[in-house]
Amino acid sequence: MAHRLGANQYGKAECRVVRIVRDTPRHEIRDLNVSTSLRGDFADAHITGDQAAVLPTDTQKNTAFAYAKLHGVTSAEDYALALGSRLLEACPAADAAQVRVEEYGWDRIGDHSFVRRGGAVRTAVVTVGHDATHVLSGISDLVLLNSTDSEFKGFLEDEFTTLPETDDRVLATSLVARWRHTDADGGGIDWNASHEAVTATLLRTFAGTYSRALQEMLYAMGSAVLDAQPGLAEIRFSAPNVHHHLVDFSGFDVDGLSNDGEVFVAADRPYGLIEAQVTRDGAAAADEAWLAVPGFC
Ligand SMILES: O=c1[nH]c(=O)c2[nH]c(=O)[nH]c2[nH]1
Repeated sequence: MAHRLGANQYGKAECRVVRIVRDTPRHEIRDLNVSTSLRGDFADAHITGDQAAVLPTDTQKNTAFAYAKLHGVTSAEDYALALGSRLLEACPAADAAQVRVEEYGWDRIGDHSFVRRGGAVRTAVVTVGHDATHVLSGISDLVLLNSTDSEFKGFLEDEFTTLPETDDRVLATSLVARWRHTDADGGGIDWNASHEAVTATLLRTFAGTYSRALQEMLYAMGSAVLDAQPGLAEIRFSAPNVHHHLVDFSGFDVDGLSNDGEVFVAADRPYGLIEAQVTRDGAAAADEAWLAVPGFC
């Protein structure tokens, strides 16, 4: 005996839609996690296997990215209303289209540079020994994004290389950094002021540096911190390269729809993982300060 099909809906979950508005040198960013669902009469898709009524989840995803450009993102609500209306119209079997949006906030640190709101965590690792005391200050989950002034080209190629060269891409990372104080047991260090100053230098350097790779950016940030803070011996970074792939609109049958560095998909994995240490010339090493501190090369 046939069983009864109950409630059902389908769609694409968690499209990471990043919209950059770059009509002027002062870019804007909207960063969304968009999920869509269609509900209606999709009995055949389940029971007889006939997919004629089904607007594929892949098309729903494409529409979510295309609408970030075609309609724009002035607010999560306004964008979701436009996308929902379009999906409902495009799928006659649907009674309703639901669009769920999570928006990540970004604070501006430059014309085309942003730091994600609210996420960063301050860290400290102190090792007190009989002969020496070490202090590593740090920050993790510092999510940074440059919407231009980043390139990656001229790299080694072999038979497995498919990555195109680019001289304008989004550079984004969720930075983990730790820095070691030279005279940790000498007293007189204003730890809060020091942490604020290092963080400010990291942000200012990220926003002000044209980078040819995340590697070059890390070295620039580390050098700037050591230049500004004579009391630091070294700084170490672990920086995932949060890839932002330009969405290819060329296959869509929509007149005049182009993507000139405006709509990206933020990929969570796999990610490049770039790690580097920058050490002051002549500073004594202190391996014991880093013992059992995970996450660094
Ligand atoms: O800044 C980068 N460094 C790399 O080593 C690398 N490798 C890659 O594929 N993309 C990038 N980007």
